[in-house]
Amino acid sequence: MQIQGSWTQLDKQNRDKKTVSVPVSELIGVEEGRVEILPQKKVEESEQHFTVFSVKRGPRGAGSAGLWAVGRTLFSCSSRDLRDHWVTQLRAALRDRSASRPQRLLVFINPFGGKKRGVQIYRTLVSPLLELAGISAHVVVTERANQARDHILKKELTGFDGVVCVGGDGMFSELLHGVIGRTQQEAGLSEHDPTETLQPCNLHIGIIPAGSTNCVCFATVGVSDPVTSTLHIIIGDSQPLDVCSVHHLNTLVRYSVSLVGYGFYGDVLAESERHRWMGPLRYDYSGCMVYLSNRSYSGVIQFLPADPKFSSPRDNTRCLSGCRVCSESTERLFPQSDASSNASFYSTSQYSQDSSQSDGDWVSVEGRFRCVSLTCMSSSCPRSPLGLSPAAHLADGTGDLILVRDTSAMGFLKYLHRHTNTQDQFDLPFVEVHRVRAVRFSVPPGEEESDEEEDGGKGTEGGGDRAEQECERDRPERKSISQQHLAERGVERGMGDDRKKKERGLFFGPCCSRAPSVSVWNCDGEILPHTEILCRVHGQLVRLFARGIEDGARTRSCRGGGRKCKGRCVLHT
Ligand SMILES: CCCCCCCCCCCCC/C=C/[C@@H](O)[C@H](COP(=O)(O)O)NC(=O)CCCCCCCCCCCCCCC
Ligand SMILES: Nc1ncnc2c1ncn2[C@@H]1O[C@H](COP(=O)(O)OP(=O)(O)O)[C@@H](O)[C@H]1O
Ligand SMILES: [Ca+2]
Repeated sequence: MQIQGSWTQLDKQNRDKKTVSVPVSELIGVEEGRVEILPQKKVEESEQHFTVFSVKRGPRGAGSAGLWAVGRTLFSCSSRDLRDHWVTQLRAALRDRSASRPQRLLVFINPFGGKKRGVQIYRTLVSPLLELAGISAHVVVTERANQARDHILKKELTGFDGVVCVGGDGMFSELLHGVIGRTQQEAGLSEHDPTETLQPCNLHIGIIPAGSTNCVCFATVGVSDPVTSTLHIIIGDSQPLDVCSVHHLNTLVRYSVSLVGYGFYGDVLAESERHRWMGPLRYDYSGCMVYLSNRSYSGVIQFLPADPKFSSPRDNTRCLSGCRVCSESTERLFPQSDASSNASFYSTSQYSQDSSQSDGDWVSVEGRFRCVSLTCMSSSCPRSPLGLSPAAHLADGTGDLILVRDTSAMGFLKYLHRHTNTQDQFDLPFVEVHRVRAVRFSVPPGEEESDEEEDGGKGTEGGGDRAEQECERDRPERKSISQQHLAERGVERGMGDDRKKKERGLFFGPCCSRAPSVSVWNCDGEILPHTEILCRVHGQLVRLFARGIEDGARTRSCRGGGRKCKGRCVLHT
């Protein structure tokens, strides 16, 4: 039986004009009778009918580009036998694909993320589709921060084909840390050593967006939509992703996939933690407040440039599904397409945190900055549809380092505003961008805050010798200061140590007259306890149930202000 031909939909209104062609790879499920799934399951028994569910792409146009929905096609057969034959064949075709699709998932729902609708989103939009596709899910509604991460690190995972979070970037980060940590433990590798070639992770991660920024979902799928993401999970899409490890004195601090940002983005996050009750709006409010405080910070940045012959952050392209730059990087990252024999993309000896060693390739920049941002991907999100670095690649083994030097308040506003439209945010005299493999950051001598280093470790609220500090995961009982502070408030998120920031003058009010000399690092929405860090990009360390942004959804990073794109660009339609 030929099942990949053209099907005619039994929709009276469209009987004459509609032909639906569905690749088997995009089939979701087949049900006997007339069946509806969303918004509620309805079954009408019928011996001659069967219903096929498949991926349906949304219309192209602003707002719906990249959206997937559940396509429903009703078939009528002349006999029950014929109907059963079709159903059997279609189910066999689906079974043939089962090797590349998940069968069993471990799902973590953060009931407090974003607008607190995680549980409802899962129950009404996600679960019915997984059931239709025959995927079983073990669901954990979290009761505390880091529960998902700890579960993945410590509990039995045999039989699961993937882990899924329902929440925001913070929830994704928990899964990221769990999956990377577990994989390195099993491979016997040290995550602390920045020169280590880490083991790529096999367990896929799925993201159902239900958070505040949803940047990782948006940048890897193209939209922030629970149904679209569920469909990518069901059909077993696989998108490799670069990950940046952040170290302090040869100790792993955290991993990041979107933003490691100092200055503006660090200050916004610190401020926003005090306004969590505002929900997603807290970032806009805090953004305005921090913008008005008009701050800049001194810093010394050293970076290892990536090879410019492969790509550049100014090359005016976008990383789209099936990206050539990323797939050519795969060959360089994994020469024999054997991850375990990864001979390393680049020489690892160069990542030493001791800047006196092997400085040959490192480039140094010093000055005062409004913000310093490192991003392994475009970091597009609903607030910024093209992202912090529109031409960055999801899986090329590099990150983009954006240095925004001190400038006037108007100049900085112009820079920020260009994140929201199609104007080139790098085409400003005080902005530079570099494609990099590693970055070191330090504060010039004399600029450090006297208590900064101690606070990272000893502090007043516990900790230990900084040199001995271990990744938070290894010593869960020894929380970083601000986590303790937030934990006390029942919000174990971020590191908004208000008291400390007040001492630093980061917050507003009559008490805050002294301008702070250091900012904090925002690492995918978590504040880091150290100022001096070393970041290294690990190419394609994890895999998501996604496929990147499909061509046609957002075809290019249009810089034509509507002219070059002739109105085809989604941003101008
Ligand atoms: C004038 C308008 C300026 C808009 C600038 C938008 C820049 C957006 C860049 C977004 C980068 C996102 C990187 C991802 C970070 C997330 O991992 C992380 C955690 O997310 P989660 O809470 O969902 O778990 N999110 C964040 O750290 C939030 C960063 C968001 C920054 C938004 C800043 C809005 C700024 C508004 C400034 C307005 C100035 C107006 C002056 C009159
Ligand atoms: N049950 C819980 N209680 C408190 N915090 C939680 C819980 N589950 C997860 N978290 C933490 O909440 C933080 C924010 O979650 P996230 O889903 O990213 O929402 P948002 O995008 O609104 O910040 C995450 O860092 C996560 O560690
Ligand atoms: Ca990258």
